[in-house]
Amino acid sequence: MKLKQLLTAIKYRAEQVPDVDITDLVYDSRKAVPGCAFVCLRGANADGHKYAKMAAEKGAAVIIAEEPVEAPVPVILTDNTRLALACLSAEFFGHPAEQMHVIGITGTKGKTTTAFMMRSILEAAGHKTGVIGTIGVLYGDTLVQTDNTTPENYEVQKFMRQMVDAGCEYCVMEVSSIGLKDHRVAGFTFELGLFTNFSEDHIGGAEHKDMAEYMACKSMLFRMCRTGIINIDDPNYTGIIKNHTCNIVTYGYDKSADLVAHGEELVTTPGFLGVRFSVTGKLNFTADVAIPGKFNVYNALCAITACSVLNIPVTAMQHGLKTVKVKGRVEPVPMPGDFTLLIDYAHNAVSMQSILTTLRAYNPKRLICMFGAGGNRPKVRRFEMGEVSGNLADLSVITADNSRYENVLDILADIKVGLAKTDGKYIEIPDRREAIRWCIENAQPGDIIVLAGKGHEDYQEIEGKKYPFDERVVIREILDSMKQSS
Ligand SMILES: CC(=O)N[C@H]1[C@@H](OP(=O)(O)OP(=O)(O)OC[C@H]2O[C@@H](n3ccc(=O)[nH]c3=O)[C@H](O)[C@@H]2O)O[C@H](CO)[C@@H](O)[C@@H]1O[C@H](C)C(=O)N[C@@H](C)C(=O)N[C@H](CCC(=O)O)C(=O)O
Ligand SMILES: Nc1ncnc2c1ncn2[C@@H]1O[C@H](COP(=O)(O)OP(=O)(O)OP(=O)(O)O)[C@@H](O)[C@H]1O
Repeated sequence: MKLKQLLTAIKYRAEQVPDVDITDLVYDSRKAVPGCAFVCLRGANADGHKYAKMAAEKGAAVIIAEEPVEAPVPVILTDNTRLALACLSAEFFGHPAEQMHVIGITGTKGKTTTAFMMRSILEAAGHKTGVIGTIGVLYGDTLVQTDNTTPENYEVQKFMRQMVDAGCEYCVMEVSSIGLKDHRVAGFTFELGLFTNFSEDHIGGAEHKDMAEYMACKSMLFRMCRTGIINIDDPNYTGIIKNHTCNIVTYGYDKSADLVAHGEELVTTPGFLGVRFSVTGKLNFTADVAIPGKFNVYNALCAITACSVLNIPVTAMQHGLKTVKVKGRVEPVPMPGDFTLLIDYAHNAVSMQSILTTLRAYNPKRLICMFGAGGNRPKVRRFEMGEVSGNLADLSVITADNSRYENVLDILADIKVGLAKTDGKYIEIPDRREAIRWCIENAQPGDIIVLAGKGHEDYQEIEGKKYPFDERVVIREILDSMKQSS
């Protein structure tokens, strides 16, 4: 793309700059390539302005900065380089957000789950749908891991372009408050903005200075979308939609909502662990949701409300929710026996407490929790996980996780300190594959077994190396070997 064309995105009067071809946009000098435009960003650890010279030496054709920098190439000044990068990226990638429906989801909890519910419903209605979020970027068979829930705006635009080119009609994106604060989703308008809920999180360090700032950042989404889908049961919703510029459609148990949930019940049938509820208001039907936990009524109702605005048929909503799966989040794995096996990402005490409490409500014969803990991470996490599992599971099976540079047995010894504070029964099987085998071979009808810790990960990190370890594959191999030996 020609530089002058690119600069129209930031309304820069470009008479003075040579109209060279720009090969790429780069915001990390280490990744600068010949002919790129280098955008200087100020971050928590570094200031990109200091690296402008390095970028030019690596071939950058132009530098975009907030203050004059020394570099042997033209320097273009702008007030806010993060915002500029967002607008330039949209231009560079040909405004993909204008070529599909883009839906953003914000909230403290439920973003990933709601995003996958949306995808499941939209695909059930025959619409190819991409997702950008904590699990990575997913469209068709492509899954790209990302560092952030909401990636930098350059990546957001690049992935949206790839989705459009791959035939996606919809893109559902988790929008974190930090992403909003850092303008990672600036430069385009969301068709819908979804709000799940708001509670304390992400305060301190490089994140938000206080709850007021956290809320103010989340509320930005409702000035960046055409229609906001709002949970009015959340006491903070008025703060979230303060100064909104979008239409508002509401959901909740509150009878005044546009779509209202009623009478949820937990459902367990072989191969299905979920929740059922009725919807009234603008629509009237019953939904079965294939992810356990009453809070999933909220996530499902949020997705239903959004899909109702998109005119998606109720049958697709029902089918999508009945078959929804989120990789590594209470993900059921089909088993030959009459027990339930789930893979979950819970890898700290809070998430383990949440998943075990959720599953306990289904009255399993036994609740078995297999888990380990990461090496080279705070030991307190291990004590706490041991204590939570000891208190809430009928049996803990302790094993390896990503041991990194630590000895697995040392990690297990720390977990046992936590377990010892409880009466919880446990067994110790350091090899994770063998621990999974033990769980499957010893499962009894009615048991719920949760393999906690690895979730969507497909590796085990030992001594600085990542070894392939996808629990779905491991389970398949174990089942095959059990079949052969029987
Ligand atoms: C604190 C924070 O948000 N950091 C994010 C930020 O990095 P940064 O700008 O602070 O990076 P920096 O190291 O200070 O560098 C500043 C600039 O100098 C450049 N640089 C640096 C060194 C060099 O040699 N050359 C160079 O050009 C860097 O490329 C960067 O442009 O910009 C990066 C690119 O977008 C992000 O990956 C990175 O997220 C880090 C990994 C992170 O952990 N962020 C968390 C707080 C976060 O964003 N979380 C949210 C919420 C998750 C949730 O809901 O749970 C998320 O969306 O992920
Ligand atoms: N609507 C909800 N209300 C309360 N808790 C929820 C809700 N949805 C999910 N949770 C809990 O939060 C956990 C994380 O859910 P999910 O990954 O969907 O949220 P998220 O917003 O994407 O979180 P994160 O930013 O931490 O990835 C779930 O395992 C569940 O325990």
